[in-house]
Order: sequence, then structure tokens, then C-alpha cells
Amino acid sequence: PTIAIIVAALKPDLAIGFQGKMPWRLRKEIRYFKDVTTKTSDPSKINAVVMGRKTWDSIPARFRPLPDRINIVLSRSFQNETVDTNVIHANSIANSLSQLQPNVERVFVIGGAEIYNELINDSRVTHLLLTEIENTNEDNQIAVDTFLKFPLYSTDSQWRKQPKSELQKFIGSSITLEDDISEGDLKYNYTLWTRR
Ligand SMILES: NC(=O)C1=CN([C@@H]2O[C@H](COP(=O)(O)OP(=O)(O)OC[C@H]3O[C@@H](n4cnc5c(N)ncnc54)[C@H](OP(=O)(O)O)[C@@H]3O)[C@@H](O)[C@H]2O)C=CC1
Ligand SMILES: CCc1nc(N)nc(N)c1C#CCc1cc(OC)cc(-c2ccc3c(c2)OCO3)c1
Repeated sequence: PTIAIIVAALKPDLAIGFQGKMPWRLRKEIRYFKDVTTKTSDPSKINAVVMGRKTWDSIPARFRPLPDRINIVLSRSFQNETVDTNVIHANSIANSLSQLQPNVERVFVIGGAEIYNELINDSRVTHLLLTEIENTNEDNQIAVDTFLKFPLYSTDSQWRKQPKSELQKFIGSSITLEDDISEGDLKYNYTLWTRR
């Protein structure tokens, strides 16, 4: 299956977290995340979300496991086992991918920093769905302490930002892509990057 990283990050230094949580709550962004990671083009298939143990712990208990998706949680102290309906524990990416049933259409890596910064360099990851966030109010800095180490903006980067039409194709026409969404001081856009 296609393996994609999906992440929301604050430009320019690609901050993603603060004290183990998300530095922001963006209602429309959460809906985009849910729609993109849940939707399959084949109704008989299902998607999987892969996350680190700390991200699993940080999702409010009432929202986990993320519904209608196979939830794979990575920990070095897990055995590889299915622990609940749609919840798989694994101790490596490789093991988690080898255990996937044939009816999995896409695998989305949903965080956190340690997992992202390992997998951005894994050639099995072919797509990056990056929500690029900007702070429009320089007088109100956002507290952040966790960053992506993604080589996106360097000239020799192997990752290329695709046109919006390619993102629309990837997520399907049933998901509406708004430009320059504003929530509070934050303004953001959805982007697709692929390896050159
Ligand atoms: N902005 C965004 O889009 C998102 C932001 N976040 C943010 O990211 C932060 C959390 O990131 P982080 O603290 O790095 O934690 P992670 O969610 O990346 O989880 C880290 C844990 O995952 C396990 N792990 C990591 N690599 C491997 C591996 N190769 N094999 C097996 N297990 C592995 C380990 O578990 P163990 O210790 O049990 O061995 C490790 O401690 C939070 O601030 C969160 O809010 C999270 C998701 C999305
Ligand atoms: C939803 C934020 C998000 N956006 C993008 N673009 N990529 C991502 N990987 C994520 C994420 C994530 C994991 C996560 C972390 C979290 O707290 C740290 C909460 C959620 C979450 C997941 C589903 C929810 C919800 C919150 O509120 C309502 O439904 C989900």
C-alpha cells in the first residue's frame, strides 16, 4: 500500500508540538485529517494509521482508537500483536507493515516527532501531506518545543511540493480543499509533497 506521512507544522521551522501535546487546536484541520485518513477509493478496503506510543497516549481517550481505521501503535517494548479490534501493537515499522491484511489501501504515518523524523528518510514513504501553518500575529508567539527534521526547503531536497491539483487527485474529489484557512492568529494551507 501507499505509505504517506501526514502532519501539521508551523513555518518556518516546522514546529509540531509543545510539552507532549499539539501547540494548537484547528477544528477544520482535524476534520481534514479525519477525512483524508479515513477515505478509501475502494469501499471494501480500509486505511491504517501508524503512530508512536507517546502520540497514542496524547490522543484523548474518547477519540481513540481513531474510528474506521486500523490503528498501529509503535513501542520498542511491544510484542507484535493485535490487542483490540482495529488496534495493533508493533515494535517496528517493518513488522507493523508485514502484519497488514490485504484489504488495507493506504497507510498514514500520523506522528509524532520521533516517528516522523525516522520515517521521512525511509524510501517506503512516498507521499508527504503537510499542512503548512503560519502565525499572522508576530506579537503573539506560539509556544513550541518539538520540530520536524525534514529537508524540504534545501535546494538539493529530494522532496518536491506538488500543485494543488495533484493533492486534490490524491485525496479524491469528495474532500474540499480550501485555501488560506484562518483560525485565530493562524493561517494554513494543505500541501502534497512527493519524492523526486
Ligand atoms: N502537529 C502534528 O501534526 C502532530 C504533532 N504531534 C506531536 O508530537 C509530539 C509527540 O512526539 P514524540 O514525543 O516524538 O513521540 P512519538 O509519538 O513519536 O512516540 C515516540 C515513541 O514511539 C516509539 N518508537 C519510536 N520509534 C520507534 C521505532 N523505530 N520502533 C518502535 N517504536 C518506536 C517509542 O516508544 P517506547 O518509548 O514505548 O519504546 C518512542 O518513545 C507531541 O507533542 C504531539 O502533540 C503528534 C502527532 C501529529
Ligand atoms: C489532527 C491533527 C493532525 N493533523 C495533521 N495534518 N496530521 C496529523 N498527523 C494530525 C494528528 C494527530 C494525532 C492526534 C494527536 C492528538 O493530540 C496530540 C489528538 C488527535 C485527535 C484525533 C481525533 C480527534 C481529535 C484529536 O479531536 C477530535 O477528533 C490526533
